[in-house]
Amino acid sequence: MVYFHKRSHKRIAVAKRKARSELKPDEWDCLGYSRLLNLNPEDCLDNIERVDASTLSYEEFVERYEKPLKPVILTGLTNDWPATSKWTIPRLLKKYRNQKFKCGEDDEGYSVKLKMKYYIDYMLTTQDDSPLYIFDSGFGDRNKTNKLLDDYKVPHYFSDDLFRYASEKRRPPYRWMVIGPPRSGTAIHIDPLGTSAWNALIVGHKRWCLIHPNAPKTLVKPTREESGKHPDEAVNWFNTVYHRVIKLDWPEQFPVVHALQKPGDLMFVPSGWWHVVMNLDHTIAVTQNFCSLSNLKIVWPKTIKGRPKLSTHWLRSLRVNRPEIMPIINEINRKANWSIDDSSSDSSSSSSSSSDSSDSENEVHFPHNDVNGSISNGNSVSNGDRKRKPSMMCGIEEETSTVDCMSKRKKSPPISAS
Ligand SMILES: O=C(O)CCC(=O)C(=O)O
Ligand SMILES: [Fe+2]
Repeated sequence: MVYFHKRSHKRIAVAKRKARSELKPDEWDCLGYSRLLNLNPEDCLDNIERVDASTLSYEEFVERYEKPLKPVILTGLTNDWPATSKWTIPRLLKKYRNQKFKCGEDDEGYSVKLKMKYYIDYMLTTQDDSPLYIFDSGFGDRNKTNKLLDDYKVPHYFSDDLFRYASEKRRPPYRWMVIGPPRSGTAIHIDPLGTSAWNALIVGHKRWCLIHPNAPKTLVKPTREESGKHPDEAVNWFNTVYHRVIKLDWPEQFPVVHALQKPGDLMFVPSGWWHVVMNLDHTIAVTQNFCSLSNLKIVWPKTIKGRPKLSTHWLRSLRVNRPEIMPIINEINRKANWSIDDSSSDSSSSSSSSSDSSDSENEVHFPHNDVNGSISNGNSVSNGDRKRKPSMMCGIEEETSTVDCMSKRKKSPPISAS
């Protein structure tokens, strides 16, 4: 491969070795998918509901889609975003050429990053079967890249994100800049902690498949025989499980939603839905996960179980800043027999002044005979301790087996080894 920048070859080889240590250099393109796969957008199934956002009020969105957990594509929301003109490959290359973006994770869970100029060299030329994918949750926190935040605006449907009451430092990663070539994508997963997500596509086309939350993991994941060289990659899913999903004998109690997402389309992924995404061409997108009034009943128990320290800190802040939602939380705690000792009052009750060291004394108390008792020790499951290696934490992902942990390169905290 001849690249434009003289160091591209070396840098890309190192990133590939770190991000997929199981693949030898010649195994990246040995399946010939760049020649064999049909990525024609016209050939994609599409049965998702689409709504022009200018005709949909916040209340209608909540009643029709958010509460019933119904996937939908909202159109017209990105029209006035600066991103629609600024997020092109040439302009991102010019403005961020020497900035590093995360395009994978190594076996220890550390970020694998490439400068934009090397990644774009790679992206424009790669024949890899399942290429490296920029999936960067730190772009808004780094001095040289946080201007990207000015290029889009969180749509009003999603702006009441209750996780904002946990401090910026402690809340789980929640926004990602996503850039990739054809065949790159995200393996099948459920988003972490019961959060819902929106995904706005600025450039290119994404093919989606979403499967009802009740579908068991064994049915939606590739079997051992289907796993092949890329067991946990979107390309493999569309070559294997997808064919099962579209057959007539697929159980009708697990509805499947197919979608072709076009530039300007915003996908709403409701809490709990399985989803898998493959890029059909060069794509540039931004995605955010959130906890809203509608999914709080799902997010709160999962946060208590998966991130007990965070839940205590978050609760303290919610109590002060959103007292009206406390009855919802109290009711969940009461039914589950959880008592939460957040008695040590500190300055963390407002989202801007929280302290990171304060909640070590605070614990979520599970009853001894509760099935969840085994995870009542914050240390054993807290994936919120950012001093530990990210691989131990799995980002903001679920640690239980009932809800799936995403592919290792996604959703991990913005910790970089470099
Ligand atoms: O655009 C994609 O690759 C999908 C992203 C996704 O599912 C996620 O961020 O959870
Ligand atoms: Fe997702």
